[in-house]
Amino acid sequence: MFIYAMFQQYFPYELRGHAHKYTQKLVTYFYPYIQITFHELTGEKLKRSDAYFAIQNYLADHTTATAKRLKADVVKGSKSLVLTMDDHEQVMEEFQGIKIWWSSNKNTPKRPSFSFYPKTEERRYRDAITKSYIDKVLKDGKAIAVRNRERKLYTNNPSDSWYEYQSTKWSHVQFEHPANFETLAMAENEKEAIKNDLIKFSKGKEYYTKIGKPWKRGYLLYGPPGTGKSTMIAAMANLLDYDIYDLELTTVKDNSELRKLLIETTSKSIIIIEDIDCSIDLTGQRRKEKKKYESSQRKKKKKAKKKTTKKGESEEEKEGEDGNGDEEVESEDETESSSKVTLSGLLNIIDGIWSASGGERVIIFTTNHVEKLDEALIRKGRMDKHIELSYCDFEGFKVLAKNYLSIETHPLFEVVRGLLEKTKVSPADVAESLMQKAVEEDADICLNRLIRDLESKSAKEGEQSKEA
Ligand SMILES: Nc1ncnc2c1ncn2[C@@H]1O[C@H](COP(=O)(O)OP(=O)(O)OP(=O)(O)O)[C@@H](O)[C@H]1O
Ligand SMILES: [Mg+2]
Repeated sequence: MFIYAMFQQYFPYELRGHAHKYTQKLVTYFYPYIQITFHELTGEKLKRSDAYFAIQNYLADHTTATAKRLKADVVKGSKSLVLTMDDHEQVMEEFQGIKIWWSSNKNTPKRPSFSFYPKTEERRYRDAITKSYIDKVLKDGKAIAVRNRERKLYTNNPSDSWYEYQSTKWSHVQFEHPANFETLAMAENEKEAIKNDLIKFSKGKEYYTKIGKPWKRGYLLYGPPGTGKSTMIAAMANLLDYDIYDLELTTVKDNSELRKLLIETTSKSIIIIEDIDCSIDLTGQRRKEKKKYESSQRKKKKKAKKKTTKKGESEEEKEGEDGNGDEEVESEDETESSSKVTLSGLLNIIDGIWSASGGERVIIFTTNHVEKLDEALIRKGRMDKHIELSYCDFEGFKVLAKNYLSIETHPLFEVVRGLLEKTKVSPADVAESLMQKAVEEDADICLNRLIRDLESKSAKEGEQSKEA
């Protein structure tokens, strides 16, 4: 299968109108056309050609309105049906005053695929096509393919039994999360700032090349449970049209496996490590030291005990010693079998890896306890932006009320405002109270339920602070 583009080399003006009338015939019999052919499969191994794919997408997007016979294709990895022209169908496009006919065909045409006319005027035509036009088609086609592609959520969780036989440790499902920034409860100006930051990043290829930095950006999302960290990540992926790699660090064996996993990630993706404080032993070194110290203390004690008892070892003591010995071996085994990914390993890989693989990647860490994190992990340059997601305030509540109840004002809003000012409640909890539990529940019922929930929460908090 191949697609070919044909265009006029040079035509005296009077002939052009004429030519248009008899397009079909002319294309077939008239020589002053240049034809460029793009084959579907290229190379020795007959890989699918990127150019072919890009052109297919471009044509599907630009020309389906004019082509009469269309063919519906389910293109692998694309979320919608792609309509392309049927075999032998031709579509025409004009570029800088030059007419171009596109056609796809199963058989290689007998016409020569390139003719050469060195006259200046003709050169201008040819350059316009081979340089500007084809470039534009390929670029647009790629962008359209990105827009149409089905996005994926990758995980490295070894839950499938066939997992070990796979060459890659990532497995994926289609990523379809409805989250977006509009429905996210958060201060409007902060949302705008984050959105702008992301868009600037995604368009910043030249900028990153210029400053000599790998094209990546790191975000740290922190805040209490249920404040929208995971939701925001999904919204980010939807905004940028990126894939998501959900990296479960606790199942990664060691640093080299981590490196391999990260090298395998594709461009245009968000790599997330949720609850970073729980998934990596941030104090690994110190804990080991402590263990060594404790075990040496135990040994010392034992020796001292031996000295105080009789010289000849009794059966009991022997057993006890063996038992202790076993215990130590066991605890050492335990530390060895758990993940050996170290903080410094993670940092090195994050810093180094991208320069090798290029392409745009966003890394996101989330945590409920920002204060626990090692300074090295979150310093500027590694995590470029720290975003705090916090308890629900009135502004956030209004977004949720609009999402869940489709209302922008209500007499009860003022009561809610008062309660939110004195209670710490997560957007997840507010959302839960606001959600319609039955069809007959209207805004009044939902808001009253929220007020009740907030009041009881505030009363509980009051009691707790009294006790303390
Ligand atoms: N800021 C928010 N805006 C809109 N909905 C929210 C927000 N925060 C939470 N929610 C709702 O609450 C649910 C849980 O939120 P989410 O999973 O994003 O919280 P989280 O911050 O990731 O919590 P955790 O720290 O426990 O992982 C979401 O499905 C969403 O419906
Ligand atoms: Mg979460």
